[in-house]
Amino acid sequence: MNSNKITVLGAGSWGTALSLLLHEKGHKVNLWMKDEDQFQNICSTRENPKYLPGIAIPNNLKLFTDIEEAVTGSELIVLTIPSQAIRGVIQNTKKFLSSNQVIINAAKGLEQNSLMRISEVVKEELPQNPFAALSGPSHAEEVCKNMPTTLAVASEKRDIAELVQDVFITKSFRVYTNPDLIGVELGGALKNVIAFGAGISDGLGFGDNAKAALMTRGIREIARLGSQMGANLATFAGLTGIGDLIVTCTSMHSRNRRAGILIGEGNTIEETLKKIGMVVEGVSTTKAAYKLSIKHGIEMPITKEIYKVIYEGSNAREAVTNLMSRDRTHEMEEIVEDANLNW
Ligand SMILES: NC(=O)C1=CN([C@@H]2O[C@H](COP(=O)(O)OP(=O)(O)OC[C@H]3O[C@@H](n4cnc5c(N)ncnc54)[C@H](O)[C@@H]3O)[C@@H](O)[C@H]2O)C=CC1
Ligand SMILES: O=C(CO)COP(=O)(O)O
Repeated sequence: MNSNKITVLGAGSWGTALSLLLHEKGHKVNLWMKDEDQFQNICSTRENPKYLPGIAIPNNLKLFTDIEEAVTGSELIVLTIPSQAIRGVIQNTKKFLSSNQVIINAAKGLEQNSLMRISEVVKEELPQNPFAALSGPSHAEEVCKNMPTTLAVASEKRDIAELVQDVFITKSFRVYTNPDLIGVELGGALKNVIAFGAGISDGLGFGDNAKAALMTRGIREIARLGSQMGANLATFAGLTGIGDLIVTCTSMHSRNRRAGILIGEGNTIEETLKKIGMVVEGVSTTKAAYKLSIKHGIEMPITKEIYKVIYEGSNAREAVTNLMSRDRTHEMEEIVEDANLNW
């Protein structure tokens, strides 16, 4: 196996889990974090107690707060910081980067103000660098214990997707390639909105029927918007679409689902985010998705209700009533209509 020099930017739960995976695979890994206190804490305990407690971080996995030192000489740079922070971190880092370093985004969101996918943000800041997106049903808490996990890596360039596949794949971390960058990015970002809704449903005390409805109707609105934005519909039936939607809507590891549960139980959005204490991408993505649905003229009823709950203070129980009392419609006609979308 080739050993690569890799820098992971962001030492939250995902950055830590991916660093451990790459380190165990024999790569030389630099893990960068912006927070000096977190750095001191990890250096002294060789654990990341806030984000991934109980998991040992080996001494030869190198930790950095100096971003120039962290990225210099690495062949691949992995982004595991929250989506809204990515542009700023790249802007501060780009003077230290060279154009042959491969940028791999593992964050799942959209830039809230520009409505851009992360590949578009990276392309604007680093137009020369090869880019890939790594996504799929993969909670850090399981990946760091080597539990079986499957993902997809998407790139406009097949050789880059295959390089990233080679770099990450292990016996417990199976990586597929997919050429549909738009679909992979949108599936990963938009599933967080529906998972937030699934959490609300749980928090309100509803059951498995409601969850199944949210997942099924949710993937349809994700796929419709995605297709309108240039994705291949088939991607939404794969790991980064329905696969990630299932894990995020059903797992207690999911920060988005747990945040939704707190909202359903009556907490405000501020109380909820404070209690979770980690990034809840679905909050900013709900706003971006709602704006995109208007921009592209796509009806996204679940997203719209979640937007109203988060941003307009609507009552969560009323949101459910609104969804259940929509005009009657015909499932088969919708399926036929979808089949004529962008395959
Ligand atoms: N946790 C997971 O299981 C998975 C997370 N992801 C995605 O990875 C991304 C990161 O998620 P988590 O690791 O869960 O988040 P987290 O909340 O655990 O950690 C985020 C990290 O980013 C750092 N950070 C925040 N703002 C920053 C800034 N402005 N500059 C530099 N660093 C900053 C924080 O200090 C923290 O170390 C998200 O987009 C998430 O959707 C994707 C797959 C799995
Ligand atoms: O994307 C994830 C799992 O695939 C993580 O989801 P959460 O951010 O909701 O924890």
